[in-house]
Amino acid sequence: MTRTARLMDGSALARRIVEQAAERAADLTRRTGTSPCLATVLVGDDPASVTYVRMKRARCEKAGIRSRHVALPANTTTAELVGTITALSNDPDVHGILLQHPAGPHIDERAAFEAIAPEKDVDGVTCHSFAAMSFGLDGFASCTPGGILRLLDHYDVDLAGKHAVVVGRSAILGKPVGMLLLARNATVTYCHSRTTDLASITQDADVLVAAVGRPRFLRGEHLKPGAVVIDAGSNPGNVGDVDFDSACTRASLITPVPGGVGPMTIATLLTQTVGAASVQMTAG
Ligand SMILES: Nc1nc2c(c(=O)[nH]1)N[C@@H](CN(C=O)c1ccc(C(=O)N[C@@H](CCC(=O)O)C(=O)O)cc1)CN2
Repeated sequence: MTRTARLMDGSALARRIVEQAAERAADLTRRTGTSPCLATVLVGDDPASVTYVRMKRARCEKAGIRSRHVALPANTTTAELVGTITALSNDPDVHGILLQHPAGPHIDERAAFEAIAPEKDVDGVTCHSFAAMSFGLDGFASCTPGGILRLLDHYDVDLAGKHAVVVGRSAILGKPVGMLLLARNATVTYCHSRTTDLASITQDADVLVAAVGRPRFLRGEHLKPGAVVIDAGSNPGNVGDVDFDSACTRASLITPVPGGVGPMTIATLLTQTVGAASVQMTAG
């Protein structure tokens, strides 16, 4: 089988976006004497989550953004977590808050996310941010969906009138990416674990977003020839939700894993942190 797909290089685009965030952070620091600060909150020691938080903090440091890390034990209660996040929401030295997902099966994650003040929700996980994004109002996009749209724009993918199929319906990825695609006048179909005859739907997708959290779940035979394929999966071993080799024989454009959507998630987080800091530090 011949490979026809062109790669969407998220790493390269993310590097440029992070450079721009770094320039804005430096300018803000010069003007105010204080650098932007992101608080990262991690519950437990899930290895993937530890890695992602470490990556986020390392990129912040490179970009001149301070990070304040709060590591909580795995047996932290929802009330304790809400208390920690509320304190960060009320701390004027913190401009953005990130609660790493998943916070643990015993945690009411929605309650924890909602403790993030809307102006500090740089990860775009609160109901406020979701509603603002869905209505096209000012607010922070959920980071992975925001990064995906930026990648599609960079590669000049025209979404108007296209059939976009989102496989997955999670609160921080599937649902919000569908709303962003809809805002660009795509016709959006959500598929999930109860969808019957998945292939008949994905085979009609001009743009396919894979956000199922199952390694190599979508294969070449699921695709319409010429489809744009966004693999938002990040399964153990750096494996996406799309079977890359078979998908490449049908797709026109495709994001690799690693090097596609993941770096764009972090770049969006940094951009939004600097944006939040700018508003908070220069207000009044
Ligand atoms: N509060 C949040 N939690 C989670 C989010 C999120 O956006 N907010 N997303 C995912 C995981 N995630 C960020 O947290 C994430 C996953 C993967 C990458 C990434 O850059 N991956 C690299 C490869 C990793 C490596 O080099 O080891 C890549 O794809 O190139 C970034 C962020 C779940 N939780």
